Amino acid sequence: MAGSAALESLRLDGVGKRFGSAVVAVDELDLLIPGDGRLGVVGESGSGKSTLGRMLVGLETPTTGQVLVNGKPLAGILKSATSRRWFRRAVQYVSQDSVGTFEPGRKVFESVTFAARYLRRPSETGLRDALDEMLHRFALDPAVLQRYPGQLSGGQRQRLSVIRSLLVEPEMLICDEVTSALDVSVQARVLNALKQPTGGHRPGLVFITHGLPACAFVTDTMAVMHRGRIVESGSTDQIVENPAADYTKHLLRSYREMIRVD
Ligand SMILES: Nc1ncnc2c1ncn2[C@@H]1O[C@H](COP(=O)(O)OP(=O)(O)OP(=O)(O)O)[C@@H](O)[C@H]1O
Repeated sequence: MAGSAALESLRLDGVGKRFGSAVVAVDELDLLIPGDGRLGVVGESGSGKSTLGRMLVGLETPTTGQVLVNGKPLAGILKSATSRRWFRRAVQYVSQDSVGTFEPGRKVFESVTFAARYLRRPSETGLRDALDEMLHRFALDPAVLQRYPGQLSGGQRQRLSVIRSLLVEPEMLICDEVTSALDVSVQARVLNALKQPTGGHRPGLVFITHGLPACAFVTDTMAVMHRGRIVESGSTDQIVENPAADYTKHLLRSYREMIRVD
């Protein structure tokens, strides 16, 4: 893969993942994600969303099928240092586990800027300016940068994990439950920051969540997962307004019942 190639697509080709003989986390999925697509992956807990996200970036190896990047197997791309670096720069993944993202002994500033320094080699001033702008957009006090990860709240850690990936200026950002620890007003700021381009840069997005409203706000298309399968996919607006699958109807109904105020 040439170092300057653009990300055209990520594709799942019959991708499945079993854990042991009993658990089928993901069941032979086919899915095409254009490089500039904005896809939501929704479903209840245990439906296979995180496993899918981890396979998209090679953190989990499929038991069947393969992940293709611009039509080439991801497994091959990750074998060479040059193409692996290209891929890490093109596609950034923000894990559900924001604790594991930061090294306990390093100050936040170092951890948050490390990937961008390594993958993009920005100027010090450019990096600092981009970081300041993002801290503002994500409603974070710059003082958090001088702390150690153990001194952060869960919500601060979640936002800093997203900022860390955005500083790389990836072509695609894959976010796994990145707003679960945020109160509603901060959540709105983060969702706005994901929706609006920063400095003219708007990466493609895979937004994994059980929060349907958040998903509807930031994505154009949606895949609904149930027991490792995609039961419905298509335009986000269409699915939210007129769901076809029984499971999607059930998800939407449960959500509406949960937020109903009598
Ligand atoms: N490392 C693992 N070993 C064994 N089983 C696993 C492992 N990782 C995930 N699973 C199982 O695979 C299934 C799918 O898990 P996954 O984390 O992908 O679901 P999810 O939709 O992301 O759930 P949540 O919304 O709770 O994060 C679950 O039954 C889970 O228990």
